[in-house]
Amino acid sequence: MLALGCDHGGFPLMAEVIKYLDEQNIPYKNFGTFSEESVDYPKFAKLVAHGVTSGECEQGILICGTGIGISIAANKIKGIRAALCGDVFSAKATREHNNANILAMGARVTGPGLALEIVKAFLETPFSNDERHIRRINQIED
Ligand SMILES: O=C(CO)[C@H](O)[C@H](O)COP(=O)(O)O
Repeated sequence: MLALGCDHGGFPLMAEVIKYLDEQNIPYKNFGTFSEESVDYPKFAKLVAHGVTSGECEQGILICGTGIGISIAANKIKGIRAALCGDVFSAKATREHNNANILAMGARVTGPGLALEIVKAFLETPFSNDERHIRRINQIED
């Protein structure tokens, strides 16, 4: 199960992501927001982060205008490794190296075509389980 969250700036791109997830039959829980009415992104970062750290959801996707604020907020929650990605290489690398559990994107930065490629890469790439990467992730946790 995927946890989804966005603010008003991220809402249009989240609609595209949801369309893609539906087409692919990928299950998700949508924590909102549900319109382009102005909201504060930390609330949605927190909801999605807790969705992941509680174990209810394995991974999350967060979208705001830039992807920056919402990823900063999510990374305040212990156990969250939110990666702001604007390219496919980073999406794959952050799964392989950082075992990122939340993908963040900026709807005012990344177009929908590229964003869906990023989502696909993030969801399909497993963690490498390499000892050096585990060691570094443990250092982050500490
Ligand atoms: O990108 C963001 C945070 O990093 C927000 O989506 C952005 O700041 C919202 O801006 P506004 O209230 O002017 O629509």
